Amino acid sequence: MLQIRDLKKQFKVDGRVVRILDIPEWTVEKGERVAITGPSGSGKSTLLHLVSGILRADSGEIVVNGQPLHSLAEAKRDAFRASSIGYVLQDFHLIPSLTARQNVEIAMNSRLSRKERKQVVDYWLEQVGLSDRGQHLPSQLSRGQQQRVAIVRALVNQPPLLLADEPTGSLDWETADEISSLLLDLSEAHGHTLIVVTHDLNMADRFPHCLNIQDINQVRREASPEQRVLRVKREEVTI
Ligand SMILES: Nc1ncnc2c1ncn2[C@@H]1O[C@H](COP(=O)(O)OP(=O)(O)OP(=O)(O)O)[C@@H](O)[C@H]1O
Repeated sequence: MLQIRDLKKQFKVDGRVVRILDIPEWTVEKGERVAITGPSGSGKSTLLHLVSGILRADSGEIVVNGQPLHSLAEAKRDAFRASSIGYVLQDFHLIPSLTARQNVEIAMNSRLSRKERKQVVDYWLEQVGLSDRGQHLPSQLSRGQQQRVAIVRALVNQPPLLLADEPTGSLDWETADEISSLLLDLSEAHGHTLIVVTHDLNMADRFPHCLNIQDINQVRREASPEQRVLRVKREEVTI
């Protein structure tokens, strides 16, 4: 589903070049569910932006579902992302003036008839336990419910690849656990490949594959004290 080779990305900050990513090789198989952890600033979000084609690599190859992203012009990358990649973010990014249903419909494939669109949205709202919330505005929903709507919006076109960047980052522990279950269960049931970036170690521990970005990225950064504590805790859990 995803092949990365010799990927390099750097940014210019105050006239200074900062190397962020240097990944010789990384592969994610179709249907795999992977959690990526790692210190703050180690390039996790940047990696998701590159895989989704939001950002362009300085060099190297990224192939998503057989499509080499590096060879696509920007408009084609945008079209590919819309059809093939679902993206879930920490802060949901729902449109406040639209209902839950409308927030999903706006992301839908426009080739469907009105009736088909309704059926598809009904199906997905039911999948995430929000059948009775379709007419509610985001402000009338809890944060966990808003994230459920955002997950539906990401899945509604059935993209083969689902990316999530800190999807539980702004949720309390219990709601975060529910959202983790939902992402894992839905991706397994529908055969999506799922790549999640997270600091939530409870979430990461539930994934079949868990990877520290520093295991694949040759650019290494010193972890913050907070991250070192988290890593020690994680090692204790593993033992
Ligand atoms: N557009 C940009 N211009 C300049 N620097 C950037 C840009 N985007 C990201 N960076 C820098 O790249 C580094 C990696 O950022 P990134 O957001 O990928 O890290 P992260 O591992 O996701 O961090 P966190 O866990 O804190 O979210 C950071 O030092 C960040 O400041």
